Amino acid sequence: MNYPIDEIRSQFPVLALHDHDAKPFAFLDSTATTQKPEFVIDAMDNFYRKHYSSIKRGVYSMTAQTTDAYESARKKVAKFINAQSENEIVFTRGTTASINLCAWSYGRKFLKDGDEIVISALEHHANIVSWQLIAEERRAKLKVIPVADDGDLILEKIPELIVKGKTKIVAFAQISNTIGTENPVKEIVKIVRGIDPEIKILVDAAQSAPHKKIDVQDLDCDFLAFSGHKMYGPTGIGVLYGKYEILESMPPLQGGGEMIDQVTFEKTTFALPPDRFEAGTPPIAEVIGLGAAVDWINRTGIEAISDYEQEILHYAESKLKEIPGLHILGNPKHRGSLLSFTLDAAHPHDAATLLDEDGIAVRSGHHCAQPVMQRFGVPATIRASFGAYTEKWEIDRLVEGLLRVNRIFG
Ligand SMILES: Cc1ncc(COP(=O)(O)O)c(CNc2co[nH]c2=O)c1O
Repeated sequence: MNYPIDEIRSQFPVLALHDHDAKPFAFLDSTATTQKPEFVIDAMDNFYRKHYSSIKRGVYSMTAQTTDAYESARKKVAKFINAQSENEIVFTRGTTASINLCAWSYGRKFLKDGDEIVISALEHHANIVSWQLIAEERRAKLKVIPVADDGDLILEKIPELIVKGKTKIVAFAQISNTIGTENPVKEIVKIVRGIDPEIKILVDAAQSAPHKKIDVQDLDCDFLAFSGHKMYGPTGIGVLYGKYEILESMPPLQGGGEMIDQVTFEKTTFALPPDRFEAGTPPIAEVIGLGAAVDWINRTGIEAISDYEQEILHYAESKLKEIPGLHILGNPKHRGSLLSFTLDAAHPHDAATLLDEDGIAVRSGHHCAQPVMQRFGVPATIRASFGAYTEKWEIDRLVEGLLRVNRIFG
């Protein structure tokens, strides 16, 4: 493939800053958060320096321009995931906030005593604890789709877990942030819809939105959540996509400015979605940054990024498997651009500490997915994850670093 990796990597200041260090910085933690290209940084800097104002308030031209920029970003995001309308795009603080918005707004209105919520065994805590909290309040039951030793969900178990008329919500990740398992979203949606078309389905796309083309109409999910900071955009901004008629049926979660139609002391009526769910002054610069991130991904090409990252993943897998005492977690049919593994010689935190001495940044720990660690019988893992800018020499540095860990601790 003729992916212009050098040109792409040069656009990321943090990486370019260290690429000529004595021990060049190998950034292998993109699953946690991605680095930012100049294009995104400049878009936010330009807004603060030349166009800064609030939105949707006042009639002066600068605020009108800022409102246009804000709503233009919403349109870009809608197009990016092929939503039917930009009104199906709610800006939140990130994936966690998006899932909680869905759980507390939709859940509080529609869940009743004895109802059931189904999640998967591969979930991030954001897609577990939010549902536990609403289930506790609404006296609903939480059920879990099990995962096989290879890291793929056991789809045959889904029909056993779903009860027509009782199961109200099914929520699962498109790509796991620990094993990297890519779940067959369309297949799972078809199974669920085939049992009860009334069930609402939320897809956690935190690890898929940055790495693969998403078409929410094709997936036929009712909600989809992702974070700007994982897709080359800023922190503090995320998205909850929801089918409009479902968003329209949901009550606001927070009260304040912007989310209202008419306010009297006796009664308040609310704005239509998405404004209904965006109370107060929003993270304007972050929304503009997210719009720039979408532009950057579109210009770079999401398919090209996805193909390149798979090439890096397979290179990493082949190299890591040669390391004595290294065990990669799972072997799913399809995996996102990350690998979790353990070393016989050292605890993940000790290994990551030594790797850091060599200028290699990996994540160690439970990755906010403690049930996955328990299921696979490990206290923690080392996780190496890749982005549009990752180069093979970074994998080579990781292998050298892990061999050093083996020499020291082995
Ligand atoms: C699958 C998944 N869902 C939800 C979240 C929460 O996203 P946030 O609200 O933007 O924090 C994450 C973040 N995952 C990770 C954050 O740091 N390391 C990770 O693996 C995730 O990977």
